[in-house]
Amino acid sequence: MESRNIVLSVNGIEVIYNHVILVLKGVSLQLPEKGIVALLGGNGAGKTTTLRAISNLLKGERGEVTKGSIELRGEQIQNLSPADLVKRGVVQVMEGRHCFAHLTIEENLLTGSYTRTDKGEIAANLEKVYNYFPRLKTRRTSQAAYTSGGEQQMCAIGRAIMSNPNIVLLDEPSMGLAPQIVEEVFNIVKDLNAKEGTTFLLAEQNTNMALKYADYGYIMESGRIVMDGAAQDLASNEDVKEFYLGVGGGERKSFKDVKSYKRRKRWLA
Ligand SMILES: Nc1ncnc2c1ncn2[C@@H]1O[C@H](COP(=O)(O)OP(=O)(O)OP(=O)(O)O)[C@@H](O)[C@H]1O
Repeated sequence: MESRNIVLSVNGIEVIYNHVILVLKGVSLQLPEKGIVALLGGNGAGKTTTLRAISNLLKGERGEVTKGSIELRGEQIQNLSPADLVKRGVVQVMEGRHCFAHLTIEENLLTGSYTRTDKGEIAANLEKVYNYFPRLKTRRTSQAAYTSGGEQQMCAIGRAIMSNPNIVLLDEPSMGLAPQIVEEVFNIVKDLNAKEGTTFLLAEQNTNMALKYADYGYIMESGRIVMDGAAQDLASNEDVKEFYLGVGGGERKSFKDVKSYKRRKRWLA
């Protein structure tokens, strides 16, 4: 990882669901200040669990961090509530968009400002969100239920931005969206990152797209990080190309089956 200031550090966490199901087996990752970091991996690799561990949303799922630590600017945060984390500027946008279907886009956005009371500030925040998401402005009075998947994803991110976060944990923003809409959403993420300095941790199955926008990436498999590196390096890495970008051939049941990954592991052993 580069030498930029590290704002969030996950140190060897283990997560167990229902007291018995070991899902994360010692995951470590770091978020540099103002970075866009991609957390990649297939279905069930443990991406969502990692985000839930950071934003302390595991309890509702009967999960707990049983080993390791999570530090936000040097402060241990495992025992803080999700609301405390929002106050410290950490918000999660959950997979599946989760807008309130019967509320309008604007009402949905306003639910994101619940930590603030200053009306002027809330109005300014709303304007800021509309600036980044002009589509939401034109749909502000529509019920979320009647907006498109892309608009709902934008609404979910916009609502998170309403709390003025400095770290946004974004769970599979591309899910179920057409490629062109995914590009639109990712461009806005990039824009927020560049202009507001917001740090993003982006859990994605869409490796290709995520590496195009992130500056660093971690690849997860079966509850472990199997590889990490600068986004450009990962995108051009032969193993990643073979397994995740569908280039090359052969039977690829798992990233661990990729030949040079095994070879490197032997060297390291
Ligand atoms: N509440 C839960 N109780 C028990 N097991 C769970 C729970 N949530 C997730 N798991 C299991 O943990 C593993 C990791 O799931 P997780 O959702 O973190 O993966 P993911 O990488 O985000 O995958 P996806 O892209 O499908 O969301 C899976 O095997 C899943 O079945």
